[in-house]
Amino acid sequence: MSTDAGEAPAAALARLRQEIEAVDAQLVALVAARTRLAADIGAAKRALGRPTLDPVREAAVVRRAAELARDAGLADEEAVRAIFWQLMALARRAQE
Ligand SMILES: O=C(O)C(=O)C[C@]1(C(=O)O)C=C[C@@H](O)C=C1
Repeated sequence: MSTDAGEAPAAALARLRQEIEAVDAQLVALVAARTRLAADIGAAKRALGRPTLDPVREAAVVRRAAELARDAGLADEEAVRAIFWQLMALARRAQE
């Protein structure tokens, strides 16, 4: 994961880029999984006669993500909040 003292800088860069690409692939798979769950939640809410849009829940989701970001040591909580607003925009489209 980190740079290895005996590794040539160019080799380290190539290896680290491979690692970041693997993480990116996982992130996209997780976004797809989250979006599928949101579609199922949308169907469950429709079956209950509830509106799919739930602003109170959205605020709670973003608040929790910011707390998790803080616990994970991420300095830019605001960026994590922005990512979650985008994830919920995707979710809302999947619920249409
Ligand atoms: O929890 C819900 O009720 C959802 O529909 C999921 C979700 C989300 O992406 O987290 C999506 C849309 C809603 O407005 C609130 C939250």
